[in-house]
Amino acid sequence: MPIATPDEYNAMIDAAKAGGYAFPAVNVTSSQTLNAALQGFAEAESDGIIQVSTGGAAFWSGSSVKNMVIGSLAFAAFARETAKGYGIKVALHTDHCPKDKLADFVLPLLAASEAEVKAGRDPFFNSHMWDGSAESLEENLRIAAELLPRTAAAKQILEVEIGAVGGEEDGVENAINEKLYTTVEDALATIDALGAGEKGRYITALTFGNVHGVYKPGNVKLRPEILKDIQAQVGAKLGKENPFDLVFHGGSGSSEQEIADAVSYGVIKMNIDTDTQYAFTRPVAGHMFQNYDGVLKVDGEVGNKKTYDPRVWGAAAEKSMAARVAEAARQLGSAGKKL
Ligand SMILES: O=C(CO)COP(=O)(O)O
Ligand SMILES: O=C[C@H](O)COP(=O)(O)O
Ligand SMILES: [Zn+2]
Ligand SMILES: [Zn+2]
Repeated sequence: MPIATPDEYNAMIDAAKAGGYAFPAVNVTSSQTLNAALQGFAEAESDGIIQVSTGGAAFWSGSSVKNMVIGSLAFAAFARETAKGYGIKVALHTDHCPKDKLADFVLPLLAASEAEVKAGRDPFFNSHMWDGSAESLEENLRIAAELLPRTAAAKQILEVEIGAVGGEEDGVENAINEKLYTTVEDALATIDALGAGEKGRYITALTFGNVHGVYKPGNVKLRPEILKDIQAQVGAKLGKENPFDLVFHGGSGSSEQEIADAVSYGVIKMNIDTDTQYAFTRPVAGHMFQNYDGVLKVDGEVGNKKTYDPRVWGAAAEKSMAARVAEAARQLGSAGKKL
């Protein structure tokens, strides 16, 4: 099956951790961006992770519907079928879910997967993210500790965010503030609250200056070395090397060195969205400008159907986004890594 089973997802993450590589986790918002991501993983001969944000899930349900549960389940169903054509395996994930969206996103999806597992089937999603970064650490960990036994029982993995990712998604005032850098104390509190795997598997976005989106050089100061320090100090306390399986948010615009450093400190999943959105759209813009008189009906002219057929510019968009995904797989070291 092209969608990772729970055991296969665990095996993917374990292999990445042991092998010193990470998987791109690509945000998708449509059948075309989903196929583009799958094409990119196939080109790189890489397994991968495909995810929907709250906004992306709503968009999947139709821009006039905006229902995150309908959109998420539609995405998962479509992915289960279309992934059969690519020869790689992907895990399905839901991205940042803040407290005010739990009731309309992660909780109903979790309940739907609990019913699937009770019926002897795999969960709809391999993992869900709870994003408590806007809450106090205590509240963040309290809710995470409530969710963890449920995701574990549903054969899923929980992603948590300890610290905060900057950028428009978290509404940070500026790209650099102290919340963007997780402390050892916060990491230790996470282990106290969630255990080290014995209460259920979780992956952790410890933040090291991460910012969603792409900014001019100098605005974002990634400090992946704090991951090394946290892994060392918490690992020493637990007697376990690199105790956290880490998630790198805000992957777009990151340098190869920053990515390599973060992966060497235990990152197994890097989220990428802004760069892939641009990669998808850039050829569409070119197509429209180059075929101005074909895509527009001007002065009674009927235009040229072969230029405004969505499959024409859509194929170019998919190809371009696929190339960006394949590049991410190569940068992260997952290229050539398939179960
Ligand atoms: O972190 C992300 C999704 O959760 C993606 O961030 P970018 O848009 O910066 O790649
Ligand atoms: O986490 C942020 C991702 O980039 C998704 O954001 P989005 O709401 O634009 O899809
Ligand atoms: Zn966040
Ligand atoms: Zn993110």
